[in-house]
Amino acid sequence: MIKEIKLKQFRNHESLHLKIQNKRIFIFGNNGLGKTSILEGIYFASLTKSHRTSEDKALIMAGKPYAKVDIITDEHHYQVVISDAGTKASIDKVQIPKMSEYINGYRVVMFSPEDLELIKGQPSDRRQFLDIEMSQIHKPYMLVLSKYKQILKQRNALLKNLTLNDDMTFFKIITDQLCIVADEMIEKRKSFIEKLNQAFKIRFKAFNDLDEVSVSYEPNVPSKSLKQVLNDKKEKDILTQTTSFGPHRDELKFEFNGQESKTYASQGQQRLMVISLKLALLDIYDSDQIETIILLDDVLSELDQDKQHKLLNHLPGKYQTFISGVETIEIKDIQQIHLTKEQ
Ligand SMILES: Nc1ncnc2c1ncn2[C@@H]1O[C@H](COP(=O)(O)OP(=O)(O)OP(=O)(O)O)[C@@H](O)[C@H]1O
Repeated sequence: MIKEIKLKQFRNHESLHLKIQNKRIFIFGNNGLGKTSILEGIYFASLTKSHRTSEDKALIMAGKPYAKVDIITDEHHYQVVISDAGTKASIDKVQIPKMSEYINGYRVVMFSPEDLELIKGQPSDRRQFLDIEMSQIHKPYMLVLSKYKQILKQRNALLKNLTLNDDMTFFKIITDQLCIVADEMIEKRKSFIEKLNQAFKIRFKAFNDLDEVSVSYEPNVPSKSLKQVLNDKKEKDILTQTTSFGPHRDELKFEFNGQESKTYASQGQQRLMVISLKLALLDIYDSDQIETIILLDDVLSELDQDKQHKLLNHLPGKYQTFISGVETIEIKDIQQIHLTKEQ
């Protein structure tokens, strides 16, 4: 359980120290006071990534040389420092040189309004979701993914200088390596999405038992057939100087009552789908022992009162949960933190 949060020169927080006493925490206050930034700090100290920017330096308070986040749980002290020298992370004051060995000391599951892009946005948004969540659950996936990206980059770099008359030996070796890793990735994605879909349907039913939702995997190329496809499309790849097929073009399909949810589900229904999806991740994470923290940013304001209550009542009680909102709420057993200008 998180016991203390310290933010220094992080976004608009010059110096903030919060002591946490409860498993449920509601942070409220007016717009722009830094509620999201607090959740972002918790997220960043888990993954060394922000959920809303890929520019770490955007997190440093304007005009300051560095930003620092300390998260103290009952077991460890996690610290990340962002500066011109990059991002450095430590656990219990011992610096961890490799980020892959730092991340996931505790795990975060976050809902933020930006997550609606999962339904409304581009295939790349959905692939990013898949990659982040799968890497959190399953370290071998993270390794396969980074290997795939590395070989893909190499293949694309080769394609930039290749003509149809060149010797293809090295290109073929790289393509074969890419296909081996791609097959592994496709299999892992397939089994993850099957599990996620089952949990997603159950979670959504808790909020809305009239409608049916589903998420399914649409691989760009089926498992074991990439080698054939890339061979058939070799000339196209050489002409366009890029790898046109493979898991980097996979898609995730969200359906609402059998229809495409992007165009068919209402705003509120889309929101509940994304929240259900996030909670479904918890059911998958549940099989291991890593402490999980739920972060729900500005989740209540978009839901009608009945759905707000259903959401709060169906949050799994065993995970520490941070919720942000504008107005105070009336529920029992929750630590309320009122952000004001003075903080
Ligand atoms: N690097 C930075 N330096 C200083 N201030 C920043 C920086 N990045 C963001 N801010 C400011 O921090 C403030 C807090 O933003 P944040 O999104 O955390 O607020 P919020 O309380 O969640 O707001 P809302 O209720 O509108 O969602 C904003 O006014 C923003 O302009």
